[in-house]
Amino acid sequence: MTTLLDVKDISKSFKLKGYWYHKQQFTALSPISFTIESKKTLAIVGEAGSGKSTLAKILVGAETPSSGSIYLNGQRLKEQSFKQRCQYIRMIFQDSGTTLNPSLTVEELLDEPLKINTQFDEAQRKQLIRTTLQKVGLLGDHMNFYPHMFSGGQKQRISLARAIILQPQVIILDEALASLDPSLRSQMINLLLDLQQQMGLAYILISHNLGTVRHFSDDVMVMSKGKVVEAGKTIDVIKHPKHKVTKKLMMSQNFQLTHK
Ligand SMILES: Nc1ncnc2c1ncn2[C@@H]1O[C@H](COP(=O)(O)OP(=O)(O)OP(=O)(O)O)[C@@H](O)[C@H]1O
Repeated sequence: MTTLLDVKDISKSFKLKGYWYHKQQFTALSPISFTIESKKTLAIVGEAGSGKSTLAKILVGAETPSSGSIYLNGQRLKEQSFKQRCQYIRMIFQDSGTTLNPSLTVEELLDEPLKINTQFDEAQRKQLIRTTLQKVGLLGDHMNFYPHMFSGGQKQRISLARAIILQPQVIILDEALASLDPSLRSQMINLLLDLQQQMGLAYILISHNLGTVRHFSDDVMVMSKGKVVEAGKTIDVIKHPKHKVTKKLMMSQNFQLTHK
């Protein structure tokens, strides 16, 4: 297997407001490096404020890193290349479904990225919207519906359709499954795993739920205060956690007791 995404020494410091003579910096991310192959899922777990979302925003190009570089298929991604990068690396949030513009039909919602990023004519775009909706378990005719006509789980599928319509290579799921009830969550995980095989996708799963991490991810990175404190195969880290932060996360979810 070859490396799809190669993240090298990415760091981020924020300038804190203050007078010039005592301006301070806050390090949200210390240099972090990792790689992901296609068809693999890397989970990122950690306490609140450990830097997970900052890392995700840097990966999609919404935040500029203070140092480091990102390579996709060996090509270095330019900084602040949000438009170019969003074709290859897409993100789905916890509340993506609720942030769908209520005044647009599903067709209009899915057409936006196609109009911006492709040269397809109207008929080609319509056909692609139809097949993409079917890929995520919705009907082609759903393109004429408005977001309020769907349930929470279906809205999350529309967000997924919008994420995959440009044939990306990496999808970042930032707590994207958190608001779904357990049965919808497992349906969504199965759908994501099918799409991963079909499309060769790599996922970065940011999740507080270790059950989801265990079912879904191949590798895991545990973060604390902007640093990776433990990383490895998910099964090994969960069976034999070494760092106190990992142990604390597991104990807070009664994980050791039920999943020895
Ligand atoms: N624009 C900003 N300016 C200053 N500090 C910031 C900014 N964005 C994030 N931070 C700080 O960086 C740290 C990491 O934040 P981040 O949102 O990445 O954490 P997280 O692990 O995603 O947390 P959560 O699980 O609560 O979403 C936090 O202490 C946060 O307050």
